[in-house]
Amino acid sequence: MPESAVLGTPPSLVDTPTEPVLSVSHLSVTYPGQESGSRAVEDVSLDLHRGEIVAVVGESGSGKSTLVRSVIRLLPASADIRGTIGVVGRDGTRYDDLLALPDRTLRQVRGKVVGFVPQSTSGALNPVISIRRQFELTLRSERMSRKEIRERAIEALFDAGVRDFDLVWQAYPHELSGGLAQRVVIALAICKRPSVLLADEPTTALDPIVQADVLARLRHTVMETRSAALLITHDLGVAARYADRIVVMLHGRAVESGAVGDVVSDPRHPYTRELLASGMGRGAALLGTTEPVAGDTDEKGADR
Ligand SMILES: Nc1ncnc2c1ncn2[C@@H]1O[C@H](COP(=O)(O)OP(=O)(O)OP(=O)(O)O)[C@@H](O)[C@H]1O
Ligand code: NI
Repeated sequence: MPESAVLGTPPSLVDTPTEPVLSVSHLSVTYPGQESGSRAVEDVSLDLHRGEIVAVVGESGSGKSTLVRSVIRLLPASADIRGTIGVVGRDGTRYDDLLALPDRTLRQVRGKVVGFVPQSTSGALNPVISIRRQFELTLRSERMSRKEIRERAIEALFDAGVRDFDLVWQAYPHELSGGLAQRVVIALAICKRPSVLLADEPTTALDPIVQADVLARLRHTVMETRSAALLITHDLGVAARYADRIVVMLHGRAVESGAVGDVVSDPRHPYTRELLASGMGRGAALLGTTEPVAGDTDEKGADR
């Protein structure tokens, strides 16, 4: 790979170079007490294009969550954020500097332009509100009728792999299994049809079969709707299987990035090699020579 293909440059194989839907440029985040050299995120740049999934991989504490939470400014007020983050909505509306947006505009961007699946699902669903009500609240700003909201929810839940709509619609979060609750969280994140989906370890708590189904569906949805996703994971195998490109983070820095096949078959950074050699990378190494599985998303999923 040429030097220029390190970060932020679209892979040369992309047919038409399109404007990125998410563009993170020289992002640095410092929490109180952190010093230069030990920042949570240190000068990270990355681009995300329509129809692709970029995985951000790295060990615990490497800054993955801080990176994605910066995009929608869900960080503690004490965090110092530097850099530029731009997004483009489905209707072409550009927000060139999310970090400078007034709160009111930012609220419109959240959900509508950028969907977010948080790392901890336990806090993602309000326990005292039915699933139906969570969708109504999420879609409140869309000027939709109850019937339209229901139809949109059916669609989003279907995309997230929920087959038995009636089972979840009137339910409360505690009545759902972990897998089903996570599918609801994803459905809520995509129901406003955002152009960018940020998924922070969306399947870590799920058993492997449900995890595979949820991620395959996520990939299918991104491809079909021509949206784009930043998939945070500590699992290089997951990244290799479901993403198009990989960004490897270490101590807040993006130390390597490239197409899945390149990173896995020819890792440049010693840390990436370490990841590949470790248990969690073994699956990735096996997958490295194959294309990401875009097609295997049609299997019928059970509502787990
Ligand atoms: N609210 C906070 N206040 C202070 N420091 C924080 C805060 N959140 C994260 N950090 C620190 O910032 C660094 C990056 O944390 P972050 O949660 O972004 O990593 P991560 O890669 O998402 O880790 P994990 O895989 O465990 O979720 C860590 O050193 C962490 O301790
Ligand atoms: Ni995290």
